[in-house]
Amino acid sequence: MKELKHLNKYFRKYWVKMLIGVIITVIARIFSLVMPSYVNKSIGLIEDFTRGTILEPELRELAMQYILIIVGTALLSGLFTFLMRQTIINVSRYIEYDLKNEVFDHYQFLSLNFYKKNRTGDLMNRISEDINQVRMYAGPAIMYGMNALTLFGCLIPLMFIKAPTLALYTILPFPILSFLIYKISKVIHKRSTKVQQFLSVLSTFTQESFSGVAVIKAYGLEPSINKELTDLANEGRDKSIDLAKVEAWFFPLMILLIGVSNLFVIYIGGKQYMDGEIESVGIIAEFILYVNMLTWPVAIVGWLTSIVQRAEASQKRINEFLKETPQIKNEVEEATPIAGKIEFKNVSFTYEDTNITALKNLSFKIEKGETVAILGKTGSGKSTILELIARLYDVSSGEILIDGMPIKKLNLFSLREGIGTVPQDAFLFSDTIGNNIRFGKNDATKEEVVQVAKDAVVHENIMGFSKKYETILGERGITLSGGQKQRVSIARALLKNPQVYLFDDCLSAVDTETEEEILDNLKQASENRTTLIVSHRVSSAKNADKVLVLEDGRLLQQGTHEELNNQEGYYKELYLNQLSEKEN
Ligand SMILES: Nc1ncnc2c1ncn2[C@@H]1O[C@H](COP(=O)(O)OP(=O)(O)OP(=O)(O)O)[C@@H](O)[C@H]1O
Repeated sequence: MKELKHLNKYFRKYWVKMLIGVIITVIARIFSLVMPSYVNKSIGLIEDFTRGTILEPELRELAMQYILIIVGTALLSGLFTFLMRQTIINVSRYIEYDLKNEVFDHYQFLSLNFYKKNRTGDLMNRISEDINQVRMYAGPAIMYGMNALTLFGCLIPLMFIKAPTLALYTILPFPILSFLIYKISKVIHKRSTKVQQFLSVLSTFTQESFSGVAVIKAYGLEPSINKELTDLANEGRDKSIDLAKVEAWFFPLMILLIGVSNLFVIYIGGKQYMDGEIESVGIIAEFILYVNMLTWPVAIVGWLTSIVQRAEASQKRINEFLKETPQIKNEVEEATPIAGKIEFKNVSFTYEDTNITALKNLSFKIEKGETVAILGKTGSGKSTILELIARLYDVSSGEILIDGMPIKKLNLFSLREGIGTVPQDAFLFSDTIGNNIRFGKNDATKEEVVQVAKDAVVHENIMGFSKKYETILGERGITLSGGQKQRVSIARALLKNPQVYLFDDCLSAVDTETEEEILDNLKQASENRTTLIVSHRVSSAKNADKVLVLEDGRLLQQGTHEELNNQEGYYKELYLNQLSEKEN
């Protein structure tokens, strides 16, 4: 129960509703206790009538009274049972909602490393399936637990007062029932965990096959993927059948034990009646009703234990993630808007998970408003520079200064607000094109959206779609071509109008003419804005104020296009190569 203590704050939050729920549960059960004794009394009435101790009018009047009491209390018990569900189950839904929000909010603040360490399927599972298990504890378990406690507390003493021997024989099979159900629940729990884990594997596999459907088709992998899925599905079927086999024991066992209890009641009760130890056969009917009332709560004791165990295990998994602290922390409360001057001082950076040192002792300065192109072979560390400026990671050694201030002394949100990033792999949400562009500025007007789309040279394409800016993009924007996606992503950054633009090889999928048009527009749109353009093409660097050439995480060359073109080296070679490619 240690892990479930996390929920106490929610129980405190909803304590009034919870208390009302508990009171209602007790009332509902007390009303349900009335009926069996009036069934007994009614049978007694008929016995009295057949013995001639009461007359027909009296019989009719009393029978009518008893019927009204039975119907009335049954209705009241039903009404309170309804209210009980309305209160306790509702509280569990509120707790589920709060917990999901808490976990989601926490996920949002965790650093990129966390997302790399944990698979999306696992993140999804903890926020959905695990929270659902916890909800079973916060709602149904408490409700049925209270129900059972109230019944045991009221009914068992009542049975012993009415007919002690009969009561003893009636409840004798119950501990056995409870124990067996507990044992079965444990096996069910074990097997259903296996089924759950397996479902995770299966859904990750299917999700990846759908996302990668283009690659699968291109490589003609459909038959082998089908075979893999069939094998997985067969394994899943076997696991589910294993589970169904134990689950199948649950109800027959219950019915068997109810049957045994009923037999005891009839046999012992009948014997006692014949021996004159009990006055009326009505008591036998009353006890049979008690047996039926007690069966479910008794069975539930075993079931509840397994629900609590499952909830504890699930809450443990949730707590593991809640205990994760973001590696990148905001250490400054007040807002610190940035102007755009950037300096790297002997910066080295190693990715924790791969241990790759992407930047080695790197130093350079970029003045506010400058446009800087970063070139270099693939894997030389270009994107890493941009990630460090946006503080997606913190440097391993050295220092990054923004406007002369160490980056950690800036408010993280102000820093990111001042930056417009266009990543290498543009991500678009399943929403309209307009809303995708508006992502960084929700309140932007239609005109502003159109203007940035024009600057990013994607307006014409958008107008070509039948629903124009209202065109919905599929998952990951698959209805757009690579170049269109990149340009929508550029428009999104332009709309934000930040102090610093970080363009990460985001023109790689457009032809050189469009690239030039976009670069011209960017020049105007990003006037007085610091702009870093990572690229493999010299064309992106030609008009930059400065070019940085990287090799294996180190600065190889630095200067303007003209300066670097007059030196022998990587840049000049690249320029000549690309020039001859263009001429060809
Ligand atoms: N998120 C990451 N986790 C671990 N290692 C990484 C990560 N991103 C990059 N690396 C490694 O760091 C090195 C530098 O990568 P980076 O993406 O900065 O290079 P790049 O110059 O931008 O390459 P490209 O031109 O191919 O985009 C590479 O060796 C890469 O494998």
